[in-house]
Formats: sequence, structure tokens, C-alpha cells
Amino acid sequence: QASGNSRTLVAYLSRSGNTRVIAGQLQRRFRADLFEIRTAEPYPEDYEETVERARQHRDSAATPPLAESVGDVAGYQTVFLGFPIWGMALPAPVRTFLTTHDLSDKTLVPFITHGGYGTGSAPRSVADLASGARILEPFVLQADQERETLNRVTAWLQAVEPEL
Ligand SMILES: Cc1cc2nc3c(=O)[nH]c(=O)nc-3n(C[C@H](O)[C@H](O)[C@H](O)COP(=O)(O)O)c2cc1C
Repeated sequence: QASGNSRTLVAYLSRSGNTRVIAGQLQRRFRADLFEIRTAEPYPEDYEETVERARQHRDSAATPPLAESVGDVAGYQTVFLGFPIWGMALPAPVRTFLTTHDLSDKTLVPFITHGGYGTGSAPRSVADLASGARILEPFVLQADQERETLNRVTAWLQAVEPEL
């Protein structure tokens, strides 16, 4: 978590780990402080329940409270902000992060992973919510979808179950 003397912060949200891999690489490269965006009330373990919660939060433009904030965000010059696309949009916890941390006059570098449908409205939301920051072009990466993994495992289990 954020605490050191670094001038660079890597803040990220990740459920299934894709975005976390990038965050770790950035942390090592820049000797940055790492901050995981977590909500006070955790999202469900179950994938479908998470999709439903994410949908509700998106449709109500919710800002679910975070478990913790960055201690001294003013001390950072550069903030890398990583997140997955949820429902073609910025995940609600990242919305909360941006509304509760003042990133004015900082360089903000988004890095975004998605399951194949692009970044949707997220870049626009980041620009709106961090209007005082100098925002660089986001790094965008298509990555595995948890849903696809679950579907493939379901098919495999259907095939293997008669043999168990
Ligand atoms: C709740 C939820 C909603 C998602 N919605 C989308 C979507 O709208 N478009 C898309 O391309 N991928 C979507 N995905 C897939 C993720 O964006 C993609 O797998 C991402 O790399 C996950 O990052 P993570 O492993 O860091 O959590 C969704 C995943 C979840 C869990």
C-alpha cells in the first residue's frame, strides 16, 4: 500500500488479476507505491453476482465507499491508474477513487484492460472526474474474460462428469 517516499503512485482495481499484473510491472519499473482500490463492502466472490452489482452501481452512478484512501496523495507527481472495463464503463470503485482523491496538476496515466469490447465510456469518465489532471493517452490491453474461462470449464465438467 502507499506509504513510501516515491513520487509515483500506481493505483489499481483488479478482480481476476489481469490489471494487477500490469500494476506490479509499473511498480517495479518506477519503484512506485502501490495502492489497491478496494471497497469497504467487498464485491461478491461469485462472477454473476459481481456483474449484477457492477450493473447496479453503473446505472446509479454509485460511489461505493473505499476500504481505505491513499494517505498523502498530494505528495505524488505521477499517478498510474489501472482498472478493468465493467459493463462498457468505468468501475464504480474507480469512480469513488477519483472523486475522493485530488489529482489536480498531476500527470495521470490510465491503464485499462477489457475482455474484447473496448474501453466504452471509461476514458471520458476519467477525463470528467479528474479534470484538473494532465491525462496521458491510456494504455489499453485486451485480456482474458473470467466469463470465458467459466464457460470453458463448465463445458469440460459436463464432458468429464460421466467418467467420475
Ligand atoms: C463485472 C464485469 C463486467 C465486465 N464488463 C466488460 C465489458 O463491458 N466489456 C469488456 O470488454 N469486458 C468486460 N469484462 C471483462 C474484463 O474487463 C476483463 O476480463 C479485464 O481484463 C478484467 O481485469 P481484472 O483481471 O484486472 O479484473 C467485465 C468483467 C467483469 C468482472
